[in-house]
Amino acid sequence: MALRESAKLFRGLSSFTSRWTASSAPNQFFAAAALQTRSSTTTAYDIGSSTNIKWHEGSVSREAREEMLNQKGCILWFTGLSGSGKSTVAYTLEHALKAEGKLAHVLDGDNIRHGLNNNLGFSAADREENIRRIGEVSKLFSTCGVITLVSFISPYIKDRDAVRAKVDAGEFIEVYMKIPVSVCEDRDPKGLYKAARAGKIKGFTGIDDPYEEPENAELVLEVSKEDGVLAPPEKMAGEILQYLKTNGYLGK
Ligand SMILES: Nc1ncnc2c1ncn2[C@@H]1O[C@H](COP(=O)(O)OS(=O)(=O)O)[C@@H](OP(=O)(O)O)[C@H]1O
Ligand SMILES: Nc1ncnc2c1ncn2[C@@H]1O[C@H](COP(=O)(O)OP(=O)(O)O)[C@@H](O)[C@H]1O
Repeated sequence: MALRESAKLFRGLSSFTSRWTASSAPNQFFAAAALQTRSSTTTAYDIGSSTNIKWHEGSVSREAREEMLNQKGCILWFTGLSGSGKSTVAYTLEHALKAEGKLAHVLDGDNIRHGLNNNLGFSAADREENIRRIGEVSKLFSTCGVITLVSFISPYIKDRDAVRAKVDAGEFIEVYMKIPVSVCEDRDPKGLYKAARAGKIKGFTGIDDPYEEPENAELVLEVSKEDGVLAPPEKMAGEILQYLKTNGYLGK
């Protein structure tokens, strides 16, 4: 344990400063929405009850994997309202990274909720568990050296910060898609805002469920303050790519 902690500290100091398928999803969604509870004080998940377990340190280091890939593993955590462009920008960035010969992978909320997290709804407790699990998964990817693009609404500051706290300094890069709810609602690619306004979906983020804005995001993508224009996804992805280059994530 001590070795792990000091290795982690050393790394922290020395390293670097949906898709919603129209055919099946609606029924699943309405069933999940009907079942969800609105309580944030209880959780159905028995977290941390494993006993008699011991951490086993591997002997191939993370640094060796990163050297092999010529990149730093990291987590680009896209957060924002439904329809804010998280997935579009994440997938566009994945292509841009591939073109640079870099290994990236997108973990998308809608997709993960089809499998690993298909037992979770949208109560505060379920959203917390959703983010906890994907935080652990993204940490595994990042430890493998992969540039991990995570696209989840992740509406609560404490849940996002809990993921940040689990990884090394500089490993978690929060990307806030700061797009007003009015714009997201105009886009409404899945018709979910319309359904929420009609009262067919309860607890929809931005309508009758909270979204807590990041306070210290590394990157904020928003409408230009100069001309009021929203950049296309390619330009937003380019801005993130530049951040990764400037901050030494993409190797030599
Ligand atoms: N009640 C409610 N509120 C918000 N979003 C809802 C809801 N019900 C279903 N959806 C669809 O689920 C996608 C969000 O899943 P996430 O796992 O990213 O949500 S969260 O991080 O747990 O809040 C979200 O996908 P995106 O539009 O890609 O964000 C919606 O399509
Ligand atoms: N920068 C942008 N400018 C204009 N439209 C965008 C932009 N980014 C995404 N979109 C559009 O907005 C809609 C929602 O994008 P999506 O990536 O699915 O959002 P999210 O993953 O946050 O729900 C899509 O129709 C997409 O084409």
